[in-house]
Amino acid sequence: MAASGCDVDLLETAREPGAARHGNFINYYTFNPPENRLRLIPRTLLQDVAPPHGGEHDDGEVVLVLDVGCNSGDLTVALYKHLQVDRSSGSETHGRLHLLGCDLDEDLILRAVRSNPFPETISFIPLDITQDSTFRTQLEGYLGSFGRSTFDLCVCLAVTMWVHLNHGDAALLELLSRLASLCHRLLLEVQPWKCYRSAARRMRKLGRQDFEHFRELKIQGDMAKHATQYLEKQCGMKLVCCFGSTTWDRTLLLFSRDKGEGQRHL
Ligand SMILES: C[S@@+](CC[C@H](N)C(=O)[O-])C[C@H]1O[C@@H](n2cnc3c(N)ncnc32)[C@H](O)[C@@H]1O
Repeated sequence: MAASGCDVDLLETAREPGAARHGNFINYYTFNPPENRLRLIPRTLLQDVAPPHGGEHDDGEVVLVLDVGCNSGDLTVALYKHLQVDRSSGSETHGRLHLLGCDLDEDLILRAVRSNPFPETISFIPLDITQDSTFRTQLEGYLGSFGRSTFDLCVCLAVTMWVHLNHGDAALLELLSRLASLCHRLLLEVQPWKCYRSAARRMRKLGRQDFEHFRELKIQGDMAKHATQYLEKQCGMKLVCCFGSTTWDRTLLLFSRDKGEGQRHL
């Protein structure tokens, strides 16, 4: 595992370093196995995000989760298994949970589709979350097939830096707004600023073109704080819980769109 905790250090070992400009590493889970994040996420998380009875979709059946930037799907599948709550608790979600993973890299999605052990309940689609029209058509189509307009939970782990470096400040904020508009709960892992510097340094070392926006980024420093402030002030979300730090020293933050539900203990 890369000692610094920066995705970009994986570039050293990737076969095609230049091809990972969006964090689309082909061997990501060799270095950052799903367990690194899963051990921090409570198995009971879905009890908290499941549709409330008496609400818009009181079918008591389906829980919809979106995983943005799912890479080859290893964490998506592991998360699916992780969230199948123990039968003895009486709130087992098997068959109720439907998970959609998306990623801009079509080859990674192909790998995810081919190795998907639960094709009836987990789907993978190629999708660039920064492309407004395709993103809307695809996700609305998926939600519509369940008669829904939002996901119960959106998971976006280790993606923000890549959108920020490749598309700039406005795109980072747009991503956060978009995620917030898509779901009731958002589980977010942002890369710290030191990883941005590593990513830019690595590109230079490899003789590749700089990230187009790195030098002009105004949003820098404490990235988790910036994301939290923006989501709370501009997107009507509340930080509900911080699940602690990963082995790469990053926090997993859970936000809720529901007003008045902040600061619950999970
Ligand atoms: C470092 S990996 C993280 C994978 C996974 N979320 C995890 O934490 O295990 C970042 C992923 O985000 C994807 N990605 C980057 N920009 C994206 C975008 N605009 N739309 C969709 N996926 C994107 C990359 O292709 C890559 O697979």
